[in-house]
Amino acid sequence: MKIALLGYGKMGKAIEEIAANRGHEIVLRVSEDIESYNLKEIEIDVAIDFSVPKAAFKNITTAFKNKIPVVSGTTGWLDDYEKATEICKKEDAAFIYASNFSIGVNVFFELNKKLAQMMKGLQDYSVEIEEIHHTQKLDAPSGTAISLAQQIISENPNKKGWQLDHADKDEIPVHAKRITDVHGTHTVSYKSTIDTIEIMHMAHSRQGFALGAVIAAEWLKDKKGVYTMKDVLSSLFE
Ligand SMILES: NC(=O)c1ccc[n+]([C@@H]2O[C@H](COP(=O)([O-])OP(=O)(O)OC[C@H]3O[C@@H](n4cnc5c(N)ncnc54)[C@H](O)[C@@H]3O)[C@@H](O)[C@H]2O)c1
Ligand SMILES: O=C(O)C1=N[C@H](C(=O)O)CCC1
Repeated sequence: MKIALLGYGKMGKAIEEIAANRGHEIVLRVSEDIESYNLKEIEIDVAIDFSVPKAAFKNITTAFKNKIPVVSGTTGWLDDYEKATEICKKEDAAFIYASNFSIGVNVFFELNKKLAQMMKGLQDYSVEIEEIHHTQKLDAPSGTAISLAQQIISENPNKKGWQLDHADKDEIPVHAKRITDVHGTHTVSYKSTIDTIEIMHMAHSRQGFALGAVIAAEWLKDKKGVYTMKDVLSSLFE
């Protein structure tokens, strides 16, 4: 598979290594605006976007206009997600966005939904989310923490939204900490005066995110339409 890397930072480099080990070829490494490249002159099977919030929408939709399927893991640009999916469908292209491509985190997402279902009637417990990442991270809270909050909100009618740190009773407080060299730790806690229930996922490296993104690219390559990581992993969760 011929891969274009939209963003060639920490994740772009981790993906390059895993893609090479799985027999794929990196044909383009983009570190600036995509308009500097003539995509029509390069044979590309799939683009993998791990860049910066301000670049993601333009780079992804330019790839769609060139009929290139896109796997995107960039966080912090999701106000434009619906617009991106409309352009994908209009251009008959293919797209998967995930706030977290790690298979472990996608299992954790399923646990989070199940726990939220079980806890929604237990009014003595208050729920909160904590995420910890490295100090170079541009966005807060993490895309993964936002996904966790949205999953709880869709299971629990008493929760209407989330807020960084200070939340009203009908919102979920999300705490974002930045500590050198932390790859990504997410904890969902339910606390009462009697006890605390916690689920936690800790990434030990970027390898899980990169492997998940390459697996998603292999799955998406010959498809059309808009998908999620749950579609990619559906056989795992049956
Ligand atoms: N979904 C996931 O599983 C997952 C996992 C890890 C990181 N992320 C997200 O991926 C993104 C990248 O993370 P990172 O750790 O590699 O960051 P990074 O800062 O190491 O790399 C970002 C790269 O984007 C490049 N860039 C800047 N402007 C650009 C433009 N206009 N077009 C293309 N590239 C441009 C920069 O040169 C840099 O190399 C972040 O948003 C992060 O939150 C997601
Ligand atoms: O290193 C990052 O930046 C990460 N970002 C994603 C997020 O915002 O959830 C996934 C974890 C690593």
